Amino acid sequence: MSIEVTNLTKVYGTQRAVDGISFTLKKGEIVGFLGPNGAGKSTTMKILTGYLKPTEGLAKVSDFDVLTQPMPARRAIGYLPEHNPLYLDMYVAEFLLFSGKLYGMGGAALQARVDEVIAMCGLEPERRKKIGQLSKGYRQRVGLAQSFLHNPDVLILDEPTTGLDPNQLQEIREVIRTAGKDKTVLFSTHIMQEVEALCDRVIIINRGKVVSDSSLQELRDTGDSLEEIFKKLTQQA
Ligand SMILES: Nc1ncnc2c1ncn2[C@@H]1O[C@H](COP(=O)(O)OP(=O)(O)OP(=O)(O)O)[C@@H](O)[C@H]1O
Repeated sequence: MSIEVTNLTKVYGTQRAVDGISFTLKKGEIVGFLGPNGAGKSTTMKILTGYLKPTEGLAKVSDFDVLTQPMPARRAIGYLPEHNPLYLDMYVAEFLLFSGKLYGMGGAALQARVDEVIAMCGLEPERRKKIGQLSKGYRQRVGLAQSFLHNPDVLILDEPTTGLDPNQLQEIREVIRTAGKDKTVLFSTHIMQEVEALCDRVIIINRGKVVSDSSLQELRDTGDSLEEIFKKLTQQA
């Protein structure tokens, strides 16, 4: 399995932000991770990427346990955090070279890979600018380029298109589709059209629990729109 989450729980003080969730992603799947604000999506993603320790349960990426085998697990993952910390004073290409070195890449292979991800992400016109000079959409592209620079098997993208204009949104979706061709992708979003456009499957969580895990086709077969299904499953009592 590319991603395996078993009975995962994260407790903050008295709050069970993630409450015993389980799901798996097979190699090559693109899965949308939906839930209202505060449902536990970012917390789950941070556990999968090794930034947070779970209170209970198991998280595996490419069959590596994120707790007991953190190094190979991290190498298998490309992660775009919700609030992506970029070095604003660095130039785009410089930043990507720097990021690649952190993954142990170097030399001509790294330079070639940086050129490749710059082209994939439509960053060519901006490559000589400082990140601080870029628009939000282009910064997001830099974050995406960084996430798959080391050619990981699994991409974990936390709200990759939030705050983008409709054109940027379309283009970033295209980047995710291209980058995700030979990868497993778990991404969170609040945009239902995005799920329709990109996903094979949708996992919906509410108050830390999985309330739906179905293929897009199964959801379509209910006759309800994704928005209606989401509302029904997540409306607070
Ligand atoms: N460091 C923390 N300390 C205490 N509570 C936290 C912490 N981080 C998250 N939480 C709480 O855990 C719950 C889940 O948060 P999380 O960020 O995982 O939700 P989310 O589904 O990603 O939400 P959003 O869609 O708003 O990004 C929220 O109630 C949040 O306030």
